[in-house]
Amino acid sequence: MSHQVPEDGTLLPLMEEFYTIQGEGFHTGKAAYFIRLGGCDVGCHWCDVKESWDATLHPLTTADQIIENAKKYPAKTVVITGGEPLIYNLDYLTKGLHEAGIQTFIETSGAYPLSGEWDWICLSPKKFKAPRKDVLEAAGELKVIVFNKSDFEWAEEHSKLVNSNCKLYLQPEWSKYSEMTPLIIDHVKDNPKWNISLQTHKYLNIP
Ligand SMILES: C[S@@+](CC[C@H](N)C(=O)[O-])C[C@H]1O[C@@H](n2cnc3c(N)ncnc32)[C@H](O)[C@@H]1O
Ligand SMILES: Nc1nc2[nH]cc(C(=O)O)c2c(=O)[nH]1
Ligand code: SF4
Ligand SMILES: [Mg+2]
Repeated sequence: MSHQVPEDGTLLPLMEEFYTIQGEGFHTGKAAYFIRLGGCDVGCHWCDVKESWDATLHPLTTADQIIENAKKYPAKTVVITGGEPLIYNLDYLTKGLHEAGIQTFIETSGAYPLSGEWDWICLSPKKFKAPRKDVLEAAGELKVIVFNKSDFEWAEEHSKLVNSNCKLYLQPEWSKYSEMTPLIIDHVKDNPKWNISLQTHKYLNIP
């Protein structure tokens, strides 16, 4: 049923890798090499990469190979995403990327223990599987997806759990964009500690 993924992080289920522009959050607009690892059990019903959930569909790939691939691109930044990348031990991969002079950014729900050496942590917590304290405290950015009105109160509660320097973002759930975006705009105007984040890559038609 499942891959035997070694706990030392030397082999990881790789769904896809692509060189693109970070579309969301604090680093929006910056070129980066995306590494998407398979496997997630958080179960967001609106997830835009459900194909990532079953780790066994994605080939086990050596972290060394992933690092070699990342080195080929001009931007010395990778974004490790998924699936839920923190299911895996990311110490070996991120150490190797750092040794190659590459900055390491992660997109995570925070539902698994923090591993890896990070230059930036984007935490997007979910109602379906609570974020852990270690990730809440280490996050550089809190990015809450707004699917309905109740998510504003939930976002406010989570803003109290992150460190005081953490950047705060509200991002409309893609299928609810036209309903939620006007509410996000009002919320940000009334509560300027928040910023709006849009999935700009979807408008640009890039990966
Ligand atoms: C696909 S997730 C993978 C990383 C990790 N599992 C997580 O959820 O943070 C990457 C980012 O896309 C966001 N996202 C996923 N589906 C979305 C949707 N339908 N609308 C807006 N954002 C979405 C997630 O909240 C997360 O910030
Ligand atoms: N361009 C682009 N930016 C992104 N930022 C976070 C993404 C993700 O799926 O984790 C993503 C993605 O899939 N594409
Ligand atoms: S945690 Fe991330 S990958 Fe997993 S279902 Fe939610 S949005 Fe999708
Ligand atoms: Mg995406």
